[in-house]
Formats: sequence, C-alpha cells, structure tokens
Amino acid sequence: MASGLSPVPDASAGAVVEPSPPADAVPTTAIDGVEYTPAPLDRTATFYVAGHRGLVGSAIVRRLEAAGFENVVGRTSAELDLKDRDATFAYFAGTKPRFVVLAAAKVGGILANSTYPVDFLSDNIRIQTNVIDAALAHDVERLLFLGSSCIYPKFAPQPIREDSLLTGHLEPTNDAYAIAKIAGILHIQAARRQHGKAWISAMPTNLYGPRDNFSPQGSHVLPALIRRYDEAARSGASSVTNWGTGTPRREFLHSDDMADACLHLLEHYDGPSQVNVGTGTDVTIREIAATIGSVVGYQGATEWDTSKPDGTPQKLLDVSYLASLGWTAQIPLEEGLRRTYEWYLENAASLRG
Ligand SMILES: NC(=O)C1=CN([C@@H]2O[C@H](COP(=O)(O)OP(=O)(O)OC[C@H]3O[C@@H](n4cnc5c(N)ncnc54)[C@H](OP(=O)(O)O)[C@@H]3O)[C@@H](O)[C@H]2O)C=CC1
Ligand SMILES: C[C@H]1O[C@H](OP(=O)(O)OP(=O)(O)OC[C@H]2O[C@@H](n3cnc4c(=O)[nH]c(N)nc43)[C@H](O)[C@@H]2O)[C@@H](O)[C@@H](O)C1=O
Repeated sequence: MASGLSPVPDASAGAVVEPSPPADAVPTTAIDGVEYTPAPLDRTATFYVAGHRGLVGSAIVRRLEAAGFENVVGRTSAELDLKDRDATFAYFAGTKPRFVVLAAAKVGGILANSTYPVDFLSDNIRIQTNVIDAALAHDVERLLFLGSSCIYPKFAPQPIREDSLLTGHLEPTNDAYAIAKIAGILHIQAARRQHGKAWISAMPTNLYGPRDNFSPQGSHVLPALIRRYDEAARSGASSVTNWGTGTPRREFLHSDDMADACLHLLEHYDGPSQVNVGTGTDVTIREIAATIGSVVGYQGATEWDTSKPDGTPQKLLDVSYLASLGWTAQIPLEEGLRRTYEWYLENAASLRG
C-alpha cells in the first residue's frame, strides 16, 4: 500500500491516465438481463479498501497493487472505527475515494456467530450503513460490498443459485450475521435504483489464506484446524477433538482467488444481483480435517465433539454466472492449504487470539 497509511495525495495532482479498454470489452449480459460493457478502472484513482488488514482486505490490497493501482488507501479500526458515523463521513470527505471495496466487518466462525448474534448484527449493520451512506454522500463511482454465502436459506437447493436469496429460513447459528449481510445487498440495490450508482455485491463462500483469524474459539474451521493439528503434531498428542459431527460440507476459496474475483467483478460486472464467488466444489469437514492433518504431519487420532454445532449441512455455491463473466478459481485447495500453513508457521508468534 504505497500511500495508504499516509495522507492521501492531492486528487488534482498529476494527469489522469485512462487505461486502454480491455481486449474483451464486448457487451455482456448481466445476471438480471441488463447489458453493460466491461470497463477497466483508472489505476491512478484513490481506491479505499475498508478492512485492508484483514484476510480478504489484505489480499485485495496485494491484488490491486499488482494490477498497478497507485493510490490504495486504508485505515485500521483503531484509526477509524467505521461504527462511528461522523468519523466515517469525515474520512470520506478528506480522502474522496473514487473506488471502494467494503471488506470491513465483524467476522467469525460458527461458535462466535452463535454466541454473539447481537454484535454480528449490530456492528455489521452499522459498519456497512455508514460506509455505504458516506460513499453516497461523497459520490463514490464504483463500490463492491462483500456479503457471505450464509445469506442463503439453510436448505437451499445445491449448488445455490443467486436467485435462492430470501426463498427460505436461514441457518440459526448465523442468522443475525446473515440478516445484516442481506440488508447490505438491499442497500446496494437501493443505491442503484435511487441514485443510479454502479455498485455491486459479491457473496463469497468460506475463505482462507494468510492473515486469517487463527483464534481457537473465534475462527472459522480451516484456520482452527491448522492451528489444532499443528499444535498436536508438535506436542505429540495422541488425539485431537474437532467440533460437530464432521459430516457438513463446505466449499473453501483462497483469499488471493477472492481478491482476483473482486477486481474482475469491478471491471466486468454492473448489475443489481449479488454474484456468488466460490470454487464450485466442496468437501466434508472430515475430509478437510484429514487433509490438514496430512499437510501438517499429524499422525494421531481425530475425535468429534457432537455437543458443538454443525451449522448448515451444505452451502455449495453455483458459480456458473461468475464463470460466464470469465472468472474461475485458480488455487487448488491442497496448494492453498500448504501456502496458508507456511504463512501460519512464519507468523504463529504474532497471531491474534
Ligand atoms: N472469512 C470468511 O470465510 C468469509 C468472509 N466474508 C466477508 O468478507 C469480508 C472480509 O472478511 P475477512 O477478511 O475474513 O475478515 P477479517 O476479520 O480478517 O477482517 C475484517 C477487517 O474488518 C476491519 N474492521 C472490523 N471492524 C471494524 C470497525 N469497526 N471499523 C473499521 N474496520 C473494522 C478489521 O480491521 P482491523 O484489523 O484494523 O481491526 C479487519 O481488517 C467480510 O465482509 C466478511 O463478512 C464472507 C464470506 C466468508
Ligand atoms: C463463512 C461462514 O462461517 C460460519 O459458518 P460455517 O461455515 O458453519 O463456519 P465454520 O468455519 O466456523 O464451521 C464449519 C464447520 O466446521 C466445523 N468445525 C469443526 N471443528 C471446528 C473448529 O475447531 N472451529 C470451527 N469454527 N468449526 C469447526 C463446524 O462445526 C462446522 O460444521 C458463519 O457463522 C458465517 O461466519 C459464515 O458466513
């Protein structure tokens, strides 16, 4: 992040260089039937990544900088609490971002979501409402809101298509978080309808990668298991105990793939429907546990604590619309796991939690 943690450069300084149109700049039909033409984003514009230190936000910063964006900016939650409406508006007034990705949120695994539903609802509603309203007030040109696959009904037909939204009851372990995310999707659609904004929403499946949350109680399953199996391998433990039955199925996408999909969507999609982002394949929790055990070299037994919640039995996303826009995931699960484990080993001493 070249200028992100220092004052934002004067927007009037330097000539604006418009990038040339992409080779594939042919009209595309959006998921809801609207036609639009892919358009590259101006690499010199100020680009605010809300949540730039998190799992997804940090991957987006890496992807944007690799793509030549010169003015990627961000603030930590200590520097700018996005729950504070006045502070959020003041930041937008001072920074004047032209592009925004909203990757700041209160995020956690199944236990955190089910234990603290008020926090997941209230914090996320406030963060996203403040950012979206400030972006409206300060005329942000392109904004990408990140939701989650948990917005879909617990028993949605698999793989889950975008039009399954609001067709059934939510999974109770994360309904509060899901309702906040659904409100975000509607907020983006409302900004499109009422103010003509070219803003969009993406719904990621379960994500993992460097800078994930590895805290034993608060994290998602994949970082939790990397830590648990690594610690067991080191201590020579004869068994580890995971949560639930191990039978639920989950789809895992590396954060670098997610970041690539975000930029692709911003340059190739402009429609009101949220767009699913995933790999199109899933595994059982038992299978991912076995793979992680093998990646970290754990040789003991695995037990299952069925007093812990399983959550939804399956939430495999239908990613055919995103594929029709020209994007598919590139990082195989086992390779992504190895890369994440390497990052974990290098950073274990300084992890949160
Ligand atoms: N991880 C996953 O499996 C999935 C994530 N998502 C979505 O992707 C997005 C990013 O998630 P992820 O990267 O995993 O989450 P992380 O917890 O890794 O990062 C969240 C980021 O949000 C920032 N943040 C949180 N609260 C505030 C606040 N009050 N003010 C300012 N910044 C705040 C944090 O800033 P700081 O570090 O400075 O405190 C952090 O950088 C979220 O919208 C999430 O819902 C969707 C599906 C799956
Ligand atoms: C991304 C998504 O993440 C959350 O939903 P989830 O997919 O259910 O998330 P999870 O990764 O925490 O669990 C997946 C599965 O794995 C099992 N499991 C085993 N052992 C551990 C374990 O040690 N930790 C965790 N967390 N899970 C474990 C666990 O019992 C469950 O069956 C949402 O709340 C919401 O945040 C959201 O949108």
